[in-house]
Formats: sequence, structure tokens, C-alpha cells
Amino acid sequence: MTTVLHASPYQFVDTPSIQRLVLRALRYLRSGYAVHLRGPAGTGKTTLAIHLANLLARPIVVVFGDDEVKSSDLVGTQSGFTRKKVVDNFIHSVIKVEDELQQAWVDARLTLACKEGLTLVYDEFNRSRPEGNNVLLSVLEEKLLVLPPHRHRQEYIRVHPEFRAIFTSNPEEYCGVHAAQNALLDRMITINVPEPDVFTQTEILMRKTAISQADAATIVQLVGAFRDQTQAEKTSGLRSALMLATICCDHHIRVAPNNEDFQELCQDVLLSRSSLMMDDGMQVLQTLFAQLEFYDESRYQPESVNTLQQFADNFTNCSTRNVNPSETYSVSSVFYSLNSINNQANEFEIDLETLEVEETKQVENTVKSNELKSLEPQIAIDRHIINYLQETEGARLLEIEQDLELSRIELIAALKTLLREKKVIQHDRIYKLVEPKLVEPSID
Ligand SMILES: Nc1ncnc2c1ncn2[C@@H]1O[C@H](COP(=O)(O)OP(=O)(O)OP(=O)(O)O)[C@@H](O)[C@H]1O
Repeated sequence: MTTVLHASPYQFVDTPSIQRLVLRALRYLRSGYAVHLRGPAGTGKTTLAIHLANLLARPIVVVFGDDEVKSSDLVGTQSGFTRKKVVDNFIHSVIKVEDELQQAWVDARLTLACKEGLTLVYDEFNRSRPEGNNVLLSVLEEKLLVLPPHRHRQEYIRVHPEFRAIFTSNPEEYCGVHAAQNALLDRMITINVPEPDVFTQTEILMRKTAISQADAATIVQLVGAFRDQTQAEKTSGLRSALMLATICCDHHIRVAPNNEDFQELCQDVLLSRSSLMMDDGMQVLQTLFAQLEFYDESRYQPESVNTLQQFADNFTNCSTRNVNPSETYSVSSVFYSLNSINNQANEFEIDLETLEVEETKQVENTVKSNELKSLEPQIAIDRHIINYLQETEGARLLEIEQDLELSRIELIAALKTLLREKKVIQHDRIYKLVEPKLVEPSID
């Protein structure tokens, strides 16, 4: 029996960087091509594959790559027998007995998907031996599924036009992974799935556990810093971060450097994942505990989450309106501020370039330059945007930004206000005036 799945999008985290991946993959799938998501373990390939399949709105069949997978596991096999016995006694003195034994054929997942137009997710397909996957060659190119010869059954099945295939794989240097056939790779479009960015990882932790934003960010940064220093490139830090977050939440372990429980948990989860000797890994971890400024305990009390969020909001406002030069921005808090901006970008459905801050200096420069720049009063910017939208009858964020020569941050802040005041609406990424003739910019 083949089980068909229906995915639940409930826990999927969709940040701008993931949206971009999704958009690319969907384009290829909609044009009929198979998509191959390739990347280190734990970067979210399987989750993304299921999400994509879900967006295609067809039932899903999932196959997991394995050294033992044979062609018959994909297409089907003869399973058991059916027996037919006819006893003919029409003429009472004659008995004719016909006994027929037939092998019964059972479709496997690929056959079912090809016949019914389902979406096939083949997870870690290169863990199967290359010859086991040969049957896919004609499916992807000629759109024909070839079945083993049989007297009572078609040998070729024309692939349903709605059939789609999504593959995932780990790099070849991974243990238990075979080199995929070039012919198969040539029939699909390969997207490299990188380690999710810090913002995405933080969001995933918050969605999948009950952890606070500040603690999630702390864990993600700690894991990231540990991986950087131990050069653990083969796996993503996401799974370790998820483990830390889940256990901290389940057992009320405070995410703080001087908390012994937290320290031991980090050792247990992280040390075995590093290629360093135990003692060296331990030393790296201890240095990180001591060094990382975001471990300031007072900031990570539960009530400080709001403060941090407020700070992020303030930073966004400061950077567009009046900057308070006396504020000191630490790396971690600015990280949050930038994430907050990113968050807004998400709300506005725009493509923000990834905002990365490596050093406090860089951020201080931004703050200082904003501080020095005499900012146009907000009201003038709002009016400017309203006049522009009146003339153009609607425009995209990039167009407004370029035509009015506003910075992205200024523009987002202004649009946010106009949307909140219901003067502007946004549909399909186009910003329009709610009532083009009536709206007047506020003058208070
Ligand atoms: N966008 C996302 N939304 C929610 N959870 C996610 C997302 N991406 C990844 N995850 C979570 O991260 C973990 C790792 O993801 P996943 O198993 O998809 O990675 P993978 O790249 O397929 O790993 P592997 O190569 O080891 O199979 C899972 O617990 C998954 O639920």
C-alpha cells in the first residue's frame, strides 16, 4: 500500500531568504522541471522540499534514499499470486477444470505519482545506488515510465502532466552518499541550499519551541560562533540550536553563561559535533561563554525581551528620524535592530538585501551618519510619497525608492506609517493610495 501525504504548512518559517529560494524553485517546478535541493545536513532541504510540494497543491509521495533501494522499490513489483479456478460441469458426464495462477502487480510510489500526477519528494536520493535510480531518467526527460515486461499489463506509462519531482541530497563527501549520475543531474535544476541566515534560524527556533526571541538569538549566535571557530562546515548549526532551545524550554534552563546547566547542555550538544579534541572544543566554548557580550545576564531575563524589541523599534525609528547619539549600540542589540528592519521588510513583502553587521563599528558609522545627516522631516517624506503615488497611481517599493531618492529605511518607516493610517494599501507589492483624490498628508 502506498501512503499519500498532505503536508501541513503550519510550522514552516518563511523569511525573505527562504522566500527567495521558494520563488526560484517554484518557477522551475511550474515549468515542468525537477528541482534538486543540495546542501549540508540540517540546512532545511527536506522541510523546504515538503513546503514546495505543498505549494504545488497536489498530494505528495515521499521516497527516502537508501543503499538498498532498487528500481522495483520505485516502480513496483510482482507481489503474491491470484488464482482463478473454473469448474465446468455443464454436461453432467464431463467435468472441465481450468486452474489459472497469475502474479499480482503492485504499483510503488513513483508509478503511482506518474499515473495520478502527484508530487514526488525523493529525499536524499543519492543515498540510493545510482542504478536504482535509472528508471527516473526516462520519467524526467521523455515523460515515460518504463515498467518490467508483463503479459497483462502496459509496459509504458505516459507521465501525468501534473507530475513533479523534488529531490534533496547531501554533498558527495558525506558518509553513505553515492555520486549521482551526471545524466540524472542533467535532467534537474540544482539549487544549493545554504545554512539558513541568523534571522531565519532565530525565527525557526521561536516557531518550533516556546523560546523567547532574545534566548533564541543567543543560542543561534553561540552555535554559529562555535561552528566558525571549530570549522564544522559539514552540518548546519540549525539542528544543534533547535536541540538547545527545546531542552532549555522543556526543562526551564536559563540561557545564561554562568548557568551550569546551560553550560553542560552546550557541551553535550556541541562538542561531539566539532572535529576538535574534547579539551580544545571545551576551551573554545569557555572562551565564547566569557567573550560574547550578549551573555549579559541582566539583558536576558524574560522581561528584557520587550526591552530588546523596543530597542529594535527605536533603532528603526532613530535611524529614520531623530538619532540619540548618547545611546550605545552593542553588536547583539543592533543585530536585533537589523532583524527588526528585516522583519518589516518581510511585512512589506519586499526584497531587502541581506543586512549584515560584522562589527559594532560598522553600525556606529551608520548611526553616526544618520545622526549627522539632517533628516527631512517625516511629514515632508509622507507628503512626497503621497504626491508620487497620486501621480503614478501606484508603484513598487523599488520604484518609489529610486524616483524619490529615499533611503530604504526612510521609505519603509514612512510606508509603515501610511499603511497604519490607512492612507496607503499594498497589493501584489504595489503601493497605492486608498482614495487617490481624497487623501491628504497629515500635518500634525
Ligand atoms: N523553514 C523552516 N521552517 C521550520 N522549520 C525548519 C525550516 N527549515 C528547517 N527547519 C527545521 O530544521 C531541522 C532540519 O531541517 P531538515 O531536516 O529539513 O534539514 P535537511 O537539510 O533536510 O537535513 P538532512 O540533510 O540531514 O536531511 C528540522 O527540525 C526542521 O523542522
